[in-house]
Amino acid sequence: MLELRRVTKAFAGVPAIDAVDLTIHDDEYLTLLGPSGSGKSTLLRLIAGLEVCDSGTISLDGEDITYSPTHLRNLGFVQQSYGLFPHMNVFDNVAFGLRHRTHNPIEDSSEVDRRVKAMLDLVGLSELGQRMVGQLSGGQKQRVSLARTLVTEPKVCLLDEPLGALDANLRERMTVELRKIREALGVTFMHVTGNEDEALAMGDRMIVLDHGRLLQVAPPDMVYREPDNVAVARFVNAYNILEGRVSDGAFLQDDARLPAAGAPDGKGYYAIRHDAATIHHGSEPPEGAVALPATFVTEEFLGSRFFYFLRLDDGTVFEVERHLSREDPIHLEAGTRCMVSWDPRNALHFGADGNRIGAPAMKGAA
Ligand SMILES: Nc1ncnc2c1ncn2[C@@H]1O[C@H](COP(=O)(O)OP(=O)(O)OP(=O)(O)O)[C@@H](O)[C@H]1O
Repeated sequence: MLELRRVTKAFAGVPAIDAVDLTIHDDEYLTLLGPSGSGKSTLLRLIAGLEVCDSGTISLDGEDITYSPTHLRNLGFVQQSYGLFPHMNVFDNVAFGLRHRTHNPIEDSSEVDRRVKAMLDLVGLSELGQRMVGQLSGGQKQRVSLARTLVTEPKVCLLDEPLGALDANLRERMTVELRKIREALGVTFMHVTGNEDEALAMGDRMIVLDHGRLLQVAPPDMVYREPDNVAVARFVNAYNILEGRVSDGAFLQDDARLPAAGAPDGKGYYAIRHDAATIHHGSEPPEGAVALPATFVTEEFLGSRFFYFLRLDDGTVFEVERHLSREDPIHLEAGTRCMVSWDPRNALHFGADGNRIGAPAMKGAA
């Protein structure tokens, strides 16, 4: 178990990581999502020992490693740039990690041979052991980099944007493979990404970071359905977020009063998921639904889904996502007036501080 307590790191007086509490369990896949500059790489580098905390502690299985040198931490670090030796072939790149690891380096060449081959097999590179790394594709280099780290049997493997350099197809394949590799080895993965789909798809738990602070640590479906903070709702990129005021249990949107029982008076945010809203053109919104007038802008077709983009009368862009399996697509001319509606029970309310009304207090150490 890896534990961070009040870990803080500032650069030139500006906090990059701010009093972070986090417990990472054995044998789990954690994804770390945050916008550029939120402190994702800094957090990994602090855990890896490539940066030193200003304050706070980091421990691994009860041992304080806050100030331990990187090579004594028994952690693996897979960087986006791969960090491979270009003058070595694939086999030797992976063997290097094994021969030179700090804990129990392996010198017996038949044992090195056996372990490297098993690892190349696991990452799907058994045919390419003799290939020089300069002759590999991006995805293959990424696998070598992963194999070279995993062969050292780290307790926790830190991955900094491991799929960042791959094209969309390969990214999708590697998403599945990374999970399989992790499960086969039972090692903990902490995977940093700026891509919300990747974070949602891969992690057993997901950490959302912003301005060096943890906004939410929860299973991906919880983060998606019940974001604790309006910033989290923005990062998962699945919500229409209206910004305005609450008065007497209603969120004021232009001339409309949207039910917001329980939300305190004052500034607030109202969020409804793209897939929880419906467009009406020539039909009436169902009884009990919240409905607002809108102007159709454009549509985007994504295989099994349609995204419709509209504009509310105050200028807010409003997105509606529909699945072809559930209904036929609608085709409207740009500029067509219509209504958007949703069940008010599906709406989320956030206070002036951005926190969701009714959300539990942040439990980073959970
Ligand atoms: N060595 C450094 N010296 C000064 N400032 C730094 C240093 N490393 C990071 N920072 C600053 O700390 C903040 C967090 O940076 P970090 O690289 O951790 O963010 P990130 O979330 O990984 O971003 P990205 O997704 O763009 O890689 C940023 O404001 C960055 O400019």
